[in-house]
Amino acid sequence: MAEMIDDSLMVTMNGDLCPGEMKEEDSPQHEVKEDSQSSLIQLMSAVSIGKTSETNVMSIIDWEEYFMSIAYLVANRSKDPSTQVGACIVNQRKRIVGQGYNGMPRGCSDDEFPWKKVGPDLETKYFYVCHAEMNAIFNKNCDDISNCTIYTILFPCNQCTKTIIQSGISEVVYMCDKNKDKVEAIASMKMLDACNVRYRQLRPSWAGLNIDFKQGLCEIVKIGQSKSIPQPTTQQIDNTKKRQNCLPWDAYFLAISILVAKRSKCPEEQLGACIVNEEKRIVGQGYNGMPQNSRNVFPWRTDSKNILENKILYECHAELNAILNANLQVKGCKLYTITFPCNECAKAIIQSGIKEVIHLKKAEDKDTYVAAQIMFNAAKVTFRQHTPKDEMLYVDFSQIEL
Ligand SMILES: O=c1ccn([C@H]2C[C@H](O)[C@@H](COP(=O)(O)O)O2)c(=O)[nH]1
Repeated sequence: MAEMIDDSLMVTMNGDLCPGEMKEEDSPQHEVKEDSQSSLIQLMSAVSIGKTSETNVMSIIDWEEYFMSIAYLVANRSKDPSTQVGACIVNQRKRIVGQGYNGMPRGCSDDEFPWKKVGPDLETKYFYVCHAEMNAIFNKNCDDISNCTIYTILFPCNQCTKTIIQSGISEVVYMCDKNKDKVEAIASMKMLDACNVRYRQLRPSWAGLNIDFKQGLCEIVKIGQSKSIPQPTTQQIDNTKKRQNCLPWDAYFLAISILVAKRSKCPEEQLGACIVNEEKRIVGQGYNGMPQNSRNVFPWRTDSKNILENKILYECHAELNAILNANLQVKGCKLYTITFPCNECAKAIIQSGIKEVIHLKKAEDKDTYVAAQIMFNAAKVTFRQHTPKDEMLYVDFSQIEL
C-alpha cells in the first residue's frame, strides 16, 4: 500500500514543534545520559527558558523526504548516460548506513565497459552494471544491516531483491514502479512477500532539490513550484558513452552536507557535515542540533542577556555529530563541512584522527576559527575551501519517469 509523505516540518524560534514533528528520541544526534539530563531540565526550568516572542521559522526536511532525497543526490554520481539510480540504507536509529548508485564494478573502467542498451548481450551495459541497491548494500558502513530500510528510486529487480533479503533488510521504500509488470519485479514481489520484507511506494510531493553551493542552502522544490527554479541545460545525450556531467566527488560530498543540514532545527543556521574514508564511503553525517533525547528543553535563541538562555552552551555542531555518528573508523578520513569548524570542533576533529577538512564557506575572521587553524596546522590536519564549479545543483526527481 502506498503511503503519502508529510509536508516539510516547521519549528519555531524557541524550538517548539509543529504537529507531526518526530520525537526527539528519533533524532540521530549523539546520546546523553538520562540522569545528567534531568538535572539539566531542572536547570532550564529554573532559568525559565522556553517561550520567546520571536516568530522566525525554518523549514526542516521530513525524514522520508530526506532519505529519498539522499538517494536522488547519490544517483548524480552515476555514469549511466540513460538512467541514474540511487539508494540509501537507513537503520532504526535513522542513521544512514549505506549509499549506492548504478555503476560498473570496481576495477572495471567506465570508459572501457559498454554503456549501450542494445546490441549483442556482451556489448550492452546490462551484463556488467551493478545496480544502486546492490551497491548501497556493499558500501554499508557497519557490519549488520538487518532490520534496516532501503530507500531506492526504482522498485528493486529480482537480483537486488535477493541481496536485500539476504542482508536482513526489513523494508523497501521506492519511488518508481515503472518496471512493475516485468518478470524481474514480479519475482521480487514474490520473494519479498514470502520473506516478510515490507515494501511501499513513496508518493512524491516534491519535484526536485535545489542545492545552492554559494549560500550553502538546500531548497526542496514542491511540485508546481519548479518554474522559479533554474532548470538544467538540456544537452544531446549520447547514451552509448559514459555520462559526462556526473557530480565530482568534492561537490558531491558538500552537496550531501548541505542536504544533511536540512534536518537541523536551528532557526538561525542549518549546518551539515559528512566524513568520508579513503574508499570514498560516507562513514558519518551530522547536523547542528541539541543533545539527543533533550526533549526540546533547550533554547535556540542567541539574544538573551542570560547566557544560560542562549543556545551556545547546548548546541552540538554538525562536525561533532558527524564524528559521533560515524559507524566506521574516522582516522585518516576527510571531513566535509559547510562552514569552517570552530575551535571546539577542531579539537574533536584532531583527536579523532581526521586528516583533512574541506569547507564550503570561507572561514570568518574570528578567534574561534583562528584557534582552529592554529591547532590544525600544529596537528598537521590540512584544510581547504572548495568552491564547486557550478553554483547550483538541481536534483531532478522526475529524471526517472514515475
Ligand atoms: O532496480 C534497479 C534497476 C536498474 N538499475 C540500473 C541499471 C542500469 O544502469 C539502469 C537502467 O538502465 P536503462 O537504460 O533504463 O535500461 O538502472 C538500478 O540501479 N536499479
